[in-house]
Amino acid sequence: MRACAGDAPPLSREEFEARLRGKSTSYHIHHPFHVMMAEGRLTRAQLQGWVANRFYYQIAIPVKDAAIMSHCPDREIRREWIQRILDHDGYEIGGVKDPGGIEAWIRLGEAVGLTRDDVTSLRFVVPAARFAVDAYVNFARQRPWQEAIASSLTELFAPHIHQQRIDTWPQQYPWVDAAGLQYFRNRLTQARRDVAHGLRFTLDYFSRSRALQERALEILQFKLDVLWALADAIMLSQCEIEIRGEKAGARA
Ligand SMILES: O=C(O)c1cc(C(=O)O)c2c(n1)C(=O)C(=O)c1cc(C(=O)O)[nH]c1-2
Repeated sequence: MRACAGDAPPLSREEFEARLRGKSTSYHIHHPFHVMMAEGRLTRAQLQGWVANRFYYQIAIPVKDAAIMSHCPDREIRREWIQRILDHDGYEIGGVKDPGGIEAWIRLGEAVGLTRDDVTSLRFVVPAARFAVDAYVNFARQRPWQEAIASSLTELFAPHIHQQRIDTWPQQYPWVDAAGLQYFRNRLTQARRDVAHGLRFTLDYFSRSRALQERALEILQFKLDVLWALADAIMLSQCEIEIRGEKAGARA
């Protein structure tokens, strides 16, 4: 009788890491909407629609990280994890001030021609985008904190997509104020640091059995699906939405 993966010995740490990294083929960088974005084929209204909808993901991230921390009894992990909340919410500690990633995303909104209120009011966020993002937050609220940590590992692939935007937008979308790209620049270092921690934890915790390793791979797939569904939601909605009187689909 063929043994199921649960009975098999654990993969080596290197093999397990390679299987996790191999999931990059389902990353949203391959979604048609992100391919169009990188090739400069989005209209102004479509790019605005993406920034406005993605804001809902931005504000969900620290809430998701707070859910992880609220379940985690390990002080050392909480000490590292809290940095993620500070990165997004910003802070002012001992005279050092950082407005944070949410503020940087609002500035990205302004750089693509939205107002602060267009972004923060959430008026352009479409229902399916909310559903996709809420699924991620609910996962972190309902599942064990170790699983929620593994679900953050899509960030393994994020520096590549941030770099792609830094490299392509100035040529493809010259009307975007280049100062707005600061969010992506900040994430290059923040995401690499997050991933070093999240990956180390996942390799340690889930390597206790093959079944746990398979579970980690399933969790990563779930999160890849969240991001894919978010891109689907934004792309489809742009057949219908109007941003500031501009029909999505009409070239700027
Ligand atoms: O722009 C992107 O494509 C993208 C993807 C992801 C990701 O892969 O989850 C994140 C981010 N950006 C990001 O900026 C970010 O702060 C972030 C946090 C997390 C997470 O799961 O905790 N993912 C991501």
